[in-house]
Amino acid sequence: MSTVLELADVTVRRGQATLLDQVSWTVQEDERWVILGPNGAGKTTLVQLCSAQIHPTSGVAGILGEVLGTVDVFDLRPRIGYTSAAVAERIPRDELVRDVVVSASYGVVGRWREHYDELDHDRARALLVEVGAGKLLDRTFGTLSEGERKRVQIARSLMTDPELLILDEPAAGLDLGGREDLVSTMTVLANDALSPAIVLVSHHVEEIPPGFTHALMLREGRVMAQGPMAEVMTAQNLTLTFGMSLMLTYEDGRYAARRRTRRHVG
Ligand SMILES: Nc1ncnc2c1ncn2[C@@H]1O[C@H](COP(=O)(O)OP(=O)(O)OP(=O)(O)O)[C@@H](O)[C@H]1O
Repeated sequence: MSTVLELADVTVRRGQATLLDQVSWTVQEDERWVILGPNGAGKTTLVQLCSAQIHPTSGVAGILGEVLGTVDVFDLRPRIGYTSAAVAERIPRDELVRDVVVSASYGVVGRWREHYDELDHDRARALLVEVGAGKLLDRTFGTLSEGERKRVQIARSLMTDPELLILDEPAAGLDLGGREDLVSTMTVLANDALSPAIVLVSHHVEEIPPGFTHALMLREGRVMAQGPMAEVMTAQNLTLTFGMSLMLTYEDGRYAARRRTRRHVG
Protein backbone atom coordinates (compact mmCIF):
# COMPACT_ATOMS: atom_id res chain seq x y z
CA MET A 1 0.00 0.00 0.00
CA SER A 2 1.59 3.30 -0.97
CA THR A 3 1.45 6.55 0.94
CA VAL A 4 -0.22 9.35 -0.98
CA LEU A 5 0.16 12.21 1.50
CA GLU A 6 2.61 12.54 4.36
CA LEU A 7 2.58 15.89 6.15
CA ALA A 8 4.94 16.39 9.08
CA ASP A 9 4.48 19.45 11.31
CA VAL A 10 3.24 21.56 8.41
CA THR A 11 2.61 25.21 9.23
CA VAL A 12 1.30 27.83 6.78
CA ARG A 13 1.54 31.51 7.74
CA ARG A 14 0.39 34.62 5.91
CA GLY A 15 1.63 37.77 7.62
CA GLN A 16 0.68 37.50 11.28
CA ALA A 17 -1.97 34.84 10.62
CA THR A 18 -1.33 31.12 11.13
CA LEU A 19 -3.58 29.29 8.65
CA LEU A 20 -2.28 25.80 9.45
CA ASP A 21 -0.52 25.03 12.69
CA GLN A 22 1.82 22.02 12.84
CA VAL A 23 -0.41 19.64 10.93
CA SER A 24 0.82 16.04 10.70
CA TRP A 25 -1.29 13.75 8.55
CA THR A 26 -0.83 10.60 6.48
CA VAL A 27 -3.13 9.32 3.73
CA GLN A 28 -2.79 5.88 2.12
CA GLU A 29 -3.94 5.09 -1.41
CA ASP A 30 -7.00 3.07 -0.40
CA GLU A 31 -8.31 5.67 2.07
CA ARG A 32 -11.21 8.09 1.64
CA TRP A 33 -10.98 11.09 3.98
CA VAL A 34 -13.42 13.80 4.89
CA ILE A 35 -12.03 17.07 6.28
CA LEU A 36 -14.52 18.80 8.56
CA GLY A 37 -14.35 22.15 10.28
CA PRO A 38 -16.09 25.49 10.67
CA ASN A 39 -15.62 28.49 8.36
CA GLY A 40 -12.06 29.74 8.40
CA ALA A 41 -10.66 26.56 10.02
CA GLY A 42 -8.01 26.11 7.30
CA LYS A 43 -9.65 23.36 5.22
CA THR A 44 -9.09 25.04 1.85
CA THR A 45 -5.54 25.97 2.85
CA LEU A 46 -4.86 22.32 3.72
CA VAL A 47 -6.15 21.01 0.38
CA GLN A 48 -4.38 23.77 -1.57
CA LEU A 49 -1.19 22.49 0.01
CA CYS A 50 -2.07 18.86 -0.75
CA SER A 51 -2.73 19.75 -4.39
CA ALA A 52 0.69 21.43 -4.69
CA GLN A 53 -0.71 24.95 -5.13
CA ILE A 54 0.97 26.43 -2.07
CA HIS A 55 4.04 25.50 -0.04
CA PRO A 56 4.38 25.13 3.72
CA THR A 57 6.01 27.95 5.67
CA SER A 58 7.64 25.24 7.77
CA GLY A 59 7.42 21.47 8.07
CA VAL A 60 7.59 18.83 5.35
CA ALA A 61 4.82 18.01 2.88
CA GLY A 62 5.22 14.71 1.03
CA ILE A 63 2.83 14.32 -1.91
CA LEU A 64 2.78 11.18 -4.09
CA GLY A 65 6.30 10.28 -3.05
CA GLU A 66 7.72 13.76 -3.74
CA VAL A 67 8.57 16.51 -1.27
CA LEU A 68 7.05 19.95 -1.93
CA GLY A 69 9.81 22.43 -2.53
CA THR A 70 12.12 19.85 -4.13
CA VAL A 71 9.89 18.94 -7.06
CA ASP A 72 8.49 20.79 -10.08
CA VAL A 73 4.84 21.33 -9.11
CA PHE A 74 3.89 21.25 -12.80
CA ASP A 75 4.93 17.57 -12.86
CA LEU A 76 2.99 16.87 -9.67
CA ARG A 77 -0.30 18.66 -10.37
CA PRO A 78 -1.50 16.45 -13.26
CA ARG A 79 -1.29 13.49 -10.86
CA ILE A 80 -3.85 15.16 -8.59
CA GLY A 81 -7.52 15.69 -9.45
CA TYR A 82 -8.77 18.86 -7.80
CA THR A 83 -12.13 20.61 -7.78
CA SER A 84 -13.03 23.79 -5.97
CA ALA A 85 -15.19 26.86 -6.42
CA ALA A 86 -12.07 28.73 -7.57
CA VAL A 87 -11.43 26.20 -10.37
CA ALA A 88 -15.10 26.33 -11.41
CA GLU A 89 -14.97 30.12 -11.68
CA ARG A 90 -12.18 29.85 -14.23
CA ILE A 91 -14.20 27.63 -16.58
CA PRO A 92 -15.53 29.75 -19.48
CA ARG A 93 -19.35 29.78 -19.45
CA ASP A 94 -19.54 29.13 -23.19
CA GLU A 95 -17.28 26.05 -23.02
CA LEU A 96 -18.89 22.78 -24.11
CA VAL A 97 -19.12 20.24 -21.29
CA ARG A 98 -17.15 17.68 -23.33
CA ASP A 99 -14.32 20.24 -23.63
CA VAL A 100 -14.45 21.15 -19.93
CA VAL A 101 -13.65 17.52 -19.18
CA VAL A 102 -11.21 16.70 -21.97
CA SER A 103 -9.11 19.85 -21.43
CA ALA A 104 -8.02 18.51 -18.03
CA SER A 105 -5.55 16.31 -19.96
CA TYR A 106 -3.53 19.46 -20.60
CA GLY A 107 -4.20 20.95 -17.19
CA VAL A 108 -5.95 23.92 -18.78
CA VAL A 109 -9.41 25.40 -18.41
CA GLY A 110 -10.92 26.48 -21.69
CA ARG A 111 -9.95 24.80 -24.95
CA TRP A 112 -7.71 26.67 -27.30
CA ARG A 113 -5.63 24.82 -29.86
CA GLU A 114 -4.66 21.67 -28.02
CA HIS A 115 -5.13 18.41 -29.88
CA TYR A 116 -7.09 15.60 -28.27
CA ASP A 117 -7.40 12.18 -29.82
CA GLU A 118 -10.43 9.92 -29.92
CA LEU A 119 -9.27 8.06 -26.79
CA ASP A 120 -9.33 11.31 -24.80
CA HIS A 121 -12.85 12.06 -26.01
CA ASP A 122 -14.00 8.51 -25.23
CA ARG A 123 -12.60 8.78 -21.74
CA ALA A 124 -14.29 12.17 -21.14
CA ARG A 125 -17.60 10.71 -22.33
CA ALA A 126 -17.24 7.61 -20.12
CA LEU A 127 -16.43 9.73 -17.06
CA LEU A 128 -19.45 11.96 -17.64
CA VAL A 129 -21.64 8.85 -17.83
CA GLU A 130 -20.00 7.51 -14.64
CA VAL A 131 -20.96 10.63 -12.67
CA GLY A 132 -24.49 10.67 -14.12
CA ALA A 133 -23.86 13.56 -16.52
CA GLY A 134 -23.72 11.67 -19.83
CA LYS A 135 -26.59 13.70 -21.27
CA LEU A 136 -24.78 17.01 -20.74
CA LEU A 137 -21.96 16.37 -23.23
CA ASP A 138 -23.05 18.99 -25.76
CA ARG A 139 -24.34 21.64 -23.37
CA THR A 140 -22.33 24.72 -22.49
CA PHE A 141 -21.05 24.92 -18.90
CA GLY A 142 -22.86 28.22 -18.28
CA THR A 143 -26.29 26.69 -18.92
CA LEU A 144 -25.91 23.92 -16.31
CA SER A 145 -27.51 23.87 -12.89
CA GLU A 146 -25.19 24.02 -9.87
CA GLY A 147 -25.56 20.25 -9.28
CA GLU A 148 -24.79 19.47 -12.93
CA ARG A 149 -21.71 21.70 -12.77
CA LYS A 150 -20.42 19.80 -9.75
CA ARG A 151 -20.77 16.50 -11.60
CA VAL A 152 -18.96 17.85 -14.63
CA GLN A 153 -16.16 19.11 -12.38
CA ILE A 154 -15.78 15.70 -10.76
CA ALA A 155 -15.59 14.07 -14.21
CA ARG A 156 -12.95 16.66 -15.16
CA SER A 157 -10.93 15.97 -12.03
CA LEU A 158 -10.86 12.25 -12.89
CA MET A 159 -9.77 12.83 -16.52
CA THR A 160 -6.03 12.45 -15.90
CA ASP A 161 -6.58 9.22 -13.93
CA PRO A 162 -5.19 10.92 -10.82
CA GLU A 163 -3.54 9.16 -7.91
CA LEU A 164 -5.23 11.56 -5.51
CA LEU A 165 -8.67 13.16 -5.86
CA ILE A 166 -9.38 16.30 -3.82
CA LEU A 167 -12.88 17.77 -3.74
CA ASP A 168 -13.22 21.06 -1.90
CA GLU A 169 -16.86 21.47 -0.82
CA PRO A 170 -18.47 19.82 -3.85
CA ALA A 171 -21.92 20.02 -2.22
CA ALA A 172 -21.81 23.79 -1.59
CA GLY A 173 -24.81 25.50 -3.16
CA LEU A 174 -26.72 22.29 -3.91
CA ASP A 175 -30.34 21.77 -2.91
CA LEU A 176 -31.36 18.69 -0.93
CA GLY A 177 -31.91 16.55 -4.05
CA GLY A 178 -28.67 17.75 -5.60
CA ARG A 179 -26.76 16.97 -2.42
CA GLU A 180 -28.24 13.49 -2.20
CA ASP A 181 -27.41 12.80 -5.86
CA LEU A 182 -23.85 13.95 -5.23
CA VAL A 183 -23.55 11.77 -2.11
CA SER A 184 -24.69 8.79 -4.23
CA THR A 185 -22.07 9.55 -6.90
CA MET A 186 -19.40 9.91 -4.23
CA THR A 187 -20.51 6.65 -2.58
CA VAL A 188 -19.95 4.79 -5.85
CA LEU A 189 -16.52 6.40 -6.23
CA ALA A 190 -15.58 5.69 -2.61
CA ASN A 191 -16.49 2.01 -2.89
CA ASP A 192 -14.70 1.44 -6.21
CA ALA A 193 -11.37 -0.27 -5.49
CA LEU A 194 -9.96 1.37 -8.64
CA SER A 195 -10.67 4.89 -7.37
CA PRO A 196 -7.70 6.96 -6.23
CA ALA A 197 -7.28 8.14 -2.64
CA ILE A 198 -10.02 10.71 -1.99
CA VAL A 199 -10.03 13.83 0.21
CA LEU A 200 -13.39 15.57 0.55
CA VAL A 201 -13.79 18.94 2.29
CA SER A 202 -17.13 19.65 3.92
CA HIS A 203 -18.83 21.68 6.64
CA HIS A 204 -21.59 19.13 7.09
CA VAL A 205 -21.49 15.58 8.45
CA GLU A 206 -24.67 14.90 6.44
CA GLU A 207 -22.53 15.08 3.29
CA ILE A 208 -20.18 12.25 4.26
CA PRO A 209 -20.78 9.46 1.72
CA PRO A 210 -21.01 5.89 3.06
CA GLY A 211 -17.71 4.18 2.28
CA PHE A 212 -15.58 7.07 3.49
CA THR A 213 -13.01 5.56 5.82
CA HIS A 214 -11.36 8.41 7.76
CA ALA A 215 -12.03 11.89 9.10
CA LEU A 216 -9.85 14.87 10.04
CA MET A 217 -11.32 17.75 12.03
CA LEU A 218 -9.75 21.21 11.89
CA ARG A 219 -10.30 24.29 14.01
CA GLU A 220 -8.25 27.48 13.75
CA GLY A 221 -5.60 25.70 11.70
CA ARG A 222 -5.12 22.91 14.24
CA VAL A 223 -6.10 19.27 13.99
CA MET A 224 -8.69 18.53 16.68
CA ALA A 225 -9.07 14.85 15.78
CA GLN A 226 -8.08 12.48 12.99
CA GLY A 227 -8.28 8.77 12.26
CA PRO A 228 -10.71 6.01 11.26
CA MET A 229 -14.26 7.31 10.77
CA ALA A 230 -15.92 5.26 13.50
CA GLU A 231 -13.37 6.39 16.10
CA VAL A 232 -13.23 10.05 15.16
CA MET A 233 -16.88 10.81 14.39
CA THR A 234 -18.11 11.47 17.90
CA ALA A 235 -20.32 14.20 19.34
CA GLN A 236 -17.43 15.13 21.60
CA ASN A 237 -14.99 15.72 18.71
CA LEU A 238 -17.59 17.68 16.74
CA THR A 239 -18.38 19.79 19.78
CA LEU A 240 -14.68 20.56 20.19
CA THR A 241 -14.25 21.34 16.48
CA PHE A 242 -17.33 23.49 15.92
CA GLY A 243 -17.22 25.15 19.36
CA MET A 244 -20.84 24.32 20.20
CA SER A 245 -22.50 21.47 22.06
CA LEU A 246 -23.58 19.03 19.33
CA MET A 247 -25.43 15.72 19.11
CA LEU A 248 -24.52 13.15 16.47
CA THR A 249 -26.63 10.35 15.03
CA TYR A 250 -25.67 7.59 12.62
CA GLU A 251 -28.16 5.63 10.55
CA ASP A 252 -27.82 3.55 7.38
CA GLY A 253 -24.24 4.69 6.87
CA ARG A 254 -25.09 8.40 7.14
CA TYR A 255 -24.32 10.90 9.90
CA ALA A 256 -26.44 13.81 11.09
CA ALA A 257 -25.55 16.48 13.64
CA ARG A 258 -27.49 19.16 15.48
CA ARG A 259 -27.17 21.40 18.47
CA ARG A 260 -27.72 19.75 21.83
CA THR A 261 -30.51 21.61 23.61
CA ARG A 262 -31.53 21.69 27.26
CA ARG A 263 -34.07 18.93 26.50
CA HIS A 264 -31.22 16.52 25.65
CA VAL A 265 -29.21 17.11 28.80
CA GLY A 266 -29.58 14.69 31.72
N1 LIG B 1 -3.51 35.48 2.48
C1 LIG B 1 -4.09 35.41 3.68
N2 LIG B 1 -3.73 36.26 4.67
C2 LIG B 1 -4.31 36.20 5.89
N3 LIG B 1 -5.26 35.32 6.23
C3 LIG B 1 -5.65 34.46 5.28
C4 LIG B 1 -5.11 34.44 3.96
N4 LIG B 1 -5.70 33.47 3.24
C5 LIG B 1 -6.59 32.89 4.08
N5 LIG B 1 -6.57 33.49 5.29
C6 LIG B 1 -7.37 33.13 6.47
O1 LIG B 1 -7.02 31.81 6.83
C7 LIG B 1 -8.12 31.17 7.44
C8 LIG B 1 -8.32 29.81 6.82
O2 LIG B 1 -8.85 29.97 5.51
P1 LIG B 1 -9.39 28.73 4.68
O3 LIG B 1 -9.96 29.26 3.40
O4 LIG B 1 -8.32 27.71 4.57
O5 LIG B 1 -10.54 28.19 5.64
P2 LIG B 1 -11.71 27.16 5.36
O6 LIG B 1 -11.74 26.22 6.51
O7 LIG B 1 -11.58 26.57 4.00
O8 LIG B 1 -12.96 28.14 5.43
P3 LIG B 1 -14.42 28.06 4.74
O9 LIG B 1 -15.10 26.88 5.33
O10 LIG B 1 -15.05 29.35 5.16
O11 LIG B 1 -14.22 27.97 3.25
C9 LIG B 1 -9.30 32.11 7.31
O12 LIG B 1 -9.48 32.79 8.53
C10 LIG B 1 -8.86 33.08 6.23
O13 LIG B 1 -9.44 34.36 6.39
